[in-house]
Amino acid sequence: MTDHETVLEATGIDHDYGTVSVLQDVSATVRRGTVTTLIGPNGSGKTTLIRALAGLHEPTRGEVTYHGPQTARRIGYLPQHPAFRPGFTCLETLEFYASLVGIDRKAAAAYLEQVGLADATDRPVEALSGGMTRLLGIAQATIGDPPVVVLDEPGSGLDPGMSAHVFDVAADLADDGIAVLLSSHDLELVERVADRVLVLSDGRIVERGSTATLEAEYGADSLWSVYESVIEGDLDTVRVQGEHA
Ligand SMILES: Nc1ncnc2c1ncn2[C@@H]1O[C@H](COP(=O)(O)OP(=O)(O)OP(=O)(O)O)[C@@H](O)[C@H]1O
Repeated sequence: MTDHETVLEATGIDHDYGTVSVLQDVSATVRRGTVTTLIGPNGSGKTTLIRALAGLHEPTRGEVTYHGPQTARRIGYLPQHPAFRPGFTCLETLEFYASLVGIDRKAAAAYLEQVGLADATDRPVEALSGGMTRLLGIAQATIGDPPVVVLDEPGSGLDPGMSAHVFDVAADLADDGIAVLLSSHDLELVERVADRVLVLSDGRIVERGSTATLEAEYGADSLWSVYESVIEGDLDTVRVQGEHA
């Protein structure tokens, strides 16, 4: 593969939940060696798009295509609310995932270290804090070195230092050639690591490009400023798609 080759691609996807249309005609690529970030207001469809790209649900229309190498594990995924089966330690949990993806169980400890959980190796998963559970989720998403890693709000619930750390981990994964897609509301951290930014609003990608390109285009000095310009209307109201319930 050449650098920055497309590994995962959504083409013209729509997603409906019943009669509610949540994504409309979304096309996007996730590229090797690149951090692609998805930003947008609450309810704009980020998780729905991420789950479609990760192969967890079929889009209603359109296609998601994987172009990467044939590996035991193609896509690692961190859900927005990671949860693990109680009764096992962090290490046992990761060893289980290692065996699922066909790698040596002994490799599991290194993935815990990578996310800063080396001291929690023997802690039962039910005794982890919310942030630690998310970190274990990130370790789980990266085990087996899948060519694509998809992280739904990896910094959510983490303290500022750990949040910055997991974004740096995402950047390191991209430096190692992995195609990383992450969603986040933390625009400062997005600005720090993003090679490409996709802005989703009301189920459509309304802007895309590198931070530098977007800032130049909007005459803005920060991604937040770009965001304010791109997202029209009230920034303090959740726009609920479909019928109001
Ligand atoms: N299972 C579901 N059934 C019906 N509607 C759903 C379902 N999941 C999500 N939705 C709706 O789809 C829309 C998009 O939700 P989604 O979770 O994809 O947004 P998001 O951008 O990830 O939001 P947030 O930033 O708040 O996490 C919302 O209006 C939400 O209420």
